[in-house]
Amino acid sequence: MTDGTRSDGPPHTTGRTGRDAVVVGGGLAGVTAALALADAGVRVTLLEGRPRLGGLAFSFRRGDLTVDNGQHVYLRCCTAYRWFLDRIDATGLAPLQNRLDVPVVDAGKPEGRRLGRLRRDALPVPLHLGRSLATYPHLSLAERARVGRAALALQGLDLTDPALDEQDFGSWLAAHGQSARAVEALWDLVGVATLNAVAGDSSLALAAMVFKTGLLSDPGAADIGWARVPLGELHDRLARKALDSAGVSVRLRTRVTSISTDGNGRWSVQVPDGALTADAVVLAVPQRETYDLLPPGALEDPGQLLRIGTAPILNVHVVYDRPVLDAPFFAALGSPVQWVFDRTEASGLSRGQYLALSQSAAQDDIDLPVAALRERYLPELRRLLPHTRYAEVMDFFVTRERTATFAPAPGVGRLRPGARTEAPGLYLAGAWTATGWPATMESAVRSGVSAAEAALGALGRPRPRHLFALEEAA
Ligand SMILES: Cc1cc2nc3c(=O)[nH]c(=O)nc-3n(C[C@H](O)[C@H](O)[C@H](O)COP(=O)(O)OP(=O)(O)OC[C@H]3O[C@@H](n4cnc5c(N)ncnc54)[C@H](O)[C@@H]3O)c2cc1C
Repeated sequence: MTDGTRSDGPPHTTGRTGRDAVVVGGGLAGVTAALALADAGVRVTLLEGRPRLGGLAFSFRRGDLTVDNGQHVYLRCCTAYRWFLDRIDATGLAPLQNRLDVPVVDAGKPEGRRLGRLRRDALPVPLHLGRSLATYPHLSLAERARVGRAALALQGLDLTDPALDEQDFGSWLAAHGQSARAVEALWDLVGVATLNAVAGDSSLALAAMVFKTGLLSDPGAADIGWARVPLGELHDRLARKALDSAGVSVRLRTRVTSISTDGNGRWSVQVPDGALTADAVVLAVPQRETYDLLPPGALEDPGQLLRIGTAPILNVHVVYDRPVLDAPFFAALGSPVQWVFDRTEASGLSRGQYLALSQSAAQDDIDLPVAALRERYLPELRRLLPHTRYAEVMDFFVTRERTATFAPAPGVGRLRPGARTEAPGLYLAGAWTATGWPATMESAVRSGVSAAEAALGALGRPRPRHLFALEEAA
């Protein structure tokens, strides 16, 4: 074995510190941890099983199109992910709206009266949403007043109270006077997309965190950002470039099969063609893979990881021969369609329009054959977008992510481990770890920062000055 590198290859020559780390998993959590460690002068090797970085947020080619596996958005309050974009020099490629503005189309209403908007004004919280709520046409006057009262009650919840995680958000909303319509037209409209579960299946702690942070913290907190280029451009190409400049050795197509410690503070990471040794290991892989790789004694009850459920997201991709939507995105009501995004420019399509339907909490759809999904969704698009009635469908395909996120069910909070383990030198990262956030890019980046900070403390390295500051941002 060599010092901190492959046992079958030349050792690293940087020798900046004599301290080395291996990060397992090249999703956003692993890339973040690797960058943070390298920025602190640690010699880092990042191992990723797939031929690309980016984990669950990636792109692939389909003929002339570059397709994202799933539409990803973030909010202005996602300060860690925004730091990450900045760190990989990608901020300009995934800009935020100037001001929250979500067109909401209700397919159940007659044409001409279907469009509502959720937007904010330049007023302090909670007045910034007052006008939008007061004029939101998809709720009755009484429902709008009750939404306002529930929002104030949410504002009063103490997110540090562990009891919140034992309750479900749906029951809390019902107890606070929210009608089924208010849940559908407002709470689930936002909640399903951010939590990947309907209110009745969501932990009150996670839901309260999302709504308090996104809608009730800062007037601009819920302004929406999304990549105007394929996700792979950010999370693979630019991430790779940043890692290279930071001196991280990245090895793709390298699946870790086991990790072990010699008991004297050195770790050995087994890959198909040899082993690497290191002072610190960050496991930034999903919970089931973490369970498989954890050495004995690393967590008090590793079985808890297997009790964290997962939830699917389906994306339905439709290419029309002509423009059918005159907006970057909209959300739908009264239809199985949830959120629709215009992907034309980002995908490189030269003629017509490419729409991606992002369907969260897609348990009912995720295993349906493509033909059945086509039967289900094309007529719905004809109901929602009149111009599609005259357009020809040039391409129709779907991307299925069966384990897109952890299920944000009540009780999940106590199953999520923090960055530190019982094994000195071994750290955990991943959107599913205990960040307080639902499974998002923000959670992934925060977890990577936490794991790197814990490792740097143990390695006796100062945290890099420009690293995202978790506490200050909370
Ligand atoms: C369709 C879809 C839509 C989404 N929409 C949004 C959204 O709009 N906004 C948002 O914020 N989030 C969204 N998410 C969630 C977001 O993508 C994830 O939370 C985040 O990318 C998770 O990053 P991660 O690094 O924690 O894990 P992952 O991305 O799962 O990365 C783990 C990596 O570890 C690698 N790995 C696993 N085992 C091994 C091994 N043994 N050896 C080496 N490598 C290994 C995997 O190949 C993978 O690359 C969405 C997810 C999906 C799937």
